Amino acid sequence: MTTTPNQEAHGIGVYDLDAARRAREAAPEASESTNAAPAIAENVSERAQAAHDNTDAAAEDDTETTPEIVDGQVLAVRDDRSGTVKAAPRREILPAWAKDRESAKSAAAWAVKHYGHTTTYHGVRLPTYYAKLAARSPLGLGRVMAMCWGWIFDAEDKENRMTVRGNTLDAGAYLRLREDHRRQIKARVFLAVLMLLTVAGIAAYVVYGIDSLMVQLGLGLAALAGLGLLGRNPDKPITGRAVDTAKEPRLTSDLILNALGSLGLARLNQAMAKEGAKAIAFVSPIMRDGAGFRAELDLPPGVTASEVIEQRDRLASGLRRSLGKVWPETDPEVHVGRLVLYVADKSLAQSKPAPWPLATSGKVNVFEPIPIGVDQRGRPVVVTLMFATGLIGALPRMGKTFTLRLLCLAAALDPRVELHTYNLKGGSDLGMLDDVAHANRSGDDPEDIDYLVRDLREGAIEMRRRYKAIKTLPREVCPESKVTDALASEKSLKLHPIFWAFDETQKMFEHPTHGAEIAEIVTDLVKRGPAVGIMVWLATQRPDAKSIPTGISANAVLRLCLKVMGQVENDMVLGTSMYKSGIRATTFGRKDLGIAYLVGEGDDPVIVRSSFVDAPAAEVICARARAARLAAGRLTGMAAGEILPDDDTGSILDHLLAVWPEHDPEWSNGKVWCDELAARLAEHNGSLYGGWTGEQVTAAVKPHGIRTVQVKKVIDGKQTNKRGLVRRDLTDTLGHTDTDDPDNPIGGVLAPV
Ligand SMILES: Nc1ncnc2c1ncn2[C@@H]1O[C@H](COP(=O)(O)OP(=O)(O)OP(=O)(O)O)[C@@H](O)[C@H]1O
Repeated sequence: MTTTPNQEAHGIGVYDLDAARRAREAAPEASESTNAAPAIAENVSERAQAAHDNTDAAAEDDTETTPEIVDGQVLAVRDDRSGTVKAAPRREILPAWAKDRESAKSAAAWAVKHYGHTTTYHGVRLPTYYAKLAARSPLGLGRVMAMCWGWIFDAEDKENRMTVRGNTLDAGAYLRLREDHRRQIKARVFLAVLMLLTVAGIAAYVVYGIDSLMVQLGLGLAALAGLGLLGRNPDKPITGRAVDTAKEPRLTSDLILNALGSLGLARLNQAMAKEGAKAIAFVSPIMRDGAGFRAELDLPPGVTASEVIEQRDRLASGLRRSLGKVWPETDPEVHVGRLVLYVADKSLAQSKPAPWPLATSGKVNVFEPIPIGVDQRGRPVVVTLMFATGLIGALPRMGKTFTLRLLCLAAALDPRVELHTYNLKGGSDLGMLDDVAHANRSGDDPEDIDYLVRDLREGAIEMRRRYKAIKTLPREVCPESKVTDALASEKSLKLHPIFWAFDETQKMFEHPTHGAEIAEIVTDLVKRGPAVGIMVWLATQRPDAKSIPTGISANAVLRLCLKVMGQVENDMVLGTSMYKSGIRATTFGRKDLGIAYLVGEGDDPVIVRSSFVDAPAAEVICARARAARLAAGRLTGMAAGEILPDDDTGSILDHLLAVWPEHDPEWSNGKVWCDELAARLAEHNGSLYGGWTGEQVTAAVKPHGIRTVQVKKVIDGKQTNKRGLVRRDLTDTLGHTDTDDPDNPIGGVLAPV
């Protein structure tokens, strides 16, 4: 098969090499155009080079329209010149710092700092520099005099004159040459004397004509400095270096190429050995971006950016910089061989954490992106809490709890959000949330787990209630069957967002008694909760299937991974194949506190250094959030004093006795229907038992060994039978004796619930 002219014109087609060879043998003098394609087909390496050449260069090169064909097979379809240009990614019109406030601020700060430092450095050394110049002024004067001498006697032309004198036999010509030279010297001597007299006149004027000693001194010093400059020795510079560039060489393309060459990547090294610097194409010049420099380059075919990312430490060594300053990234939108290399002025861990924009003022809307920190270039990084479940994973002491707390604080600043926060590690890291949380608990003691289970059960009921409530809403109010910003703000609908946060989740999911139930409820909340405004965030040290059941991790949209040790943990938190794609939280150092990969917010993973908000600052934020909640009438649960979780260690039996007086006027035989008890519990403690049914009461008392009995009651003259409980069973189980004490008419042991 041969290419048609049309195909060739478009660089598309299948070329029959055998036919071409036959034709070439038959007509060796055939036109070049006939042989062009086979020649290219035989030179694979040339084509490979062309394939990764700079896009612009390719666009400018007309010969690039040659078809890419090898032995009758289409290897690639290359469009013509205009197609290449069309497909080429367009460079940003404005540099990053001109479009982003944070980048501009950081670039301006760098410029002010750099040039300020340089100016000050040289400023304080001015006297030394001057002394050095003054010392060199005699040499400068000597050089001026030698220059004048050479000019007067035309020393430069001496060699030519000698050559002419030696070669000419014409005495007349020689005499003319001598005469010209003599006349030239005479004229120059005259001019030199004139110049000397002018200089002497100026000097006399300065000494005798100017009154001010300061001006005289200034002019004298300037003349001395001028002579000193002329007497400089290039090997001994007068000024020193304000910036120690010996330690950190300038980021040049050569430096990057050398660093890449030192990674030990076989394919890359082969390509570089064969093609030299051309093996790697810089797609744009190295440019200033935020607080560092950015380079974008195409690696040789077959080499991926992930391979370079994997060798980040070696790359940093090659660039002569600390690990925290070197941030290679992929640009999967272009191709996997595109490497975006960001080299920061300061390592991320060393640079001051960016203050949290919401630390002192501002409200949050959880339906909108919320700032949580900055990336390595100093640009803000945001997360949108609504409709998402999030995972945080890391080695111990890398900043999980701080990051989770930051998200809790953000949620707290939206007064509509009902917070349920559990720090199963124990301690007071989340203690300040008592002020705002509907439920906040620390620890993993039996009563803590018990409390968590009850809260989760209630959460599950609330989720079901929400789905029912949404079903009843008219289409125009709730078109997508999900909670909207407007619906969440409508108090009467009770569809406000609910934010669940769990730290050290392994403690709850691995609990011997309640682990399965907790996992089941949390999985349900994660899967069905987002649409009805339920958000769940989980943090763990051990991101394996036991710490975070796969049903949960598979449905987590947002993932934050601080330093982890290996690929398994990395992919467990960030998602399958992330490690392979070069998104590796394993490359963070032990000093990279609060630095994480964030996946799920935008199209691409980003590195974020979360804002540092310590406990006192968090307390101030909680106080602000509490005030906003009070003003909006949104303080509920524990924060509103409705339940005292840390004091209330009572079980369902205690709570039943609390709502069941010994001498119940309506239920005189000491037996009450479970339906009735459920209604009393809900009325007394809506946050724990709201929406409970008789069956749930039955199920809740069962683990305590209490069974229901048939209870008769006459209502409107009609006898009705239902399942109920016997009060005596509860008191016996709890080991309480009932009392007739009139001050304790309900005879319960715990009041109020
Ligand atoms: N964004 C941050 N910037 C700077 N330092 C931070 C940041 N976040 C956390 N840290 C520091 O890291 C330390 C550990 O943080 P944190 O308690 O959140 O870690 P953790 O991973 O939850 O630890 P553990 O595994 O013990 O629960 C804190 O004492 C804090 O000083």
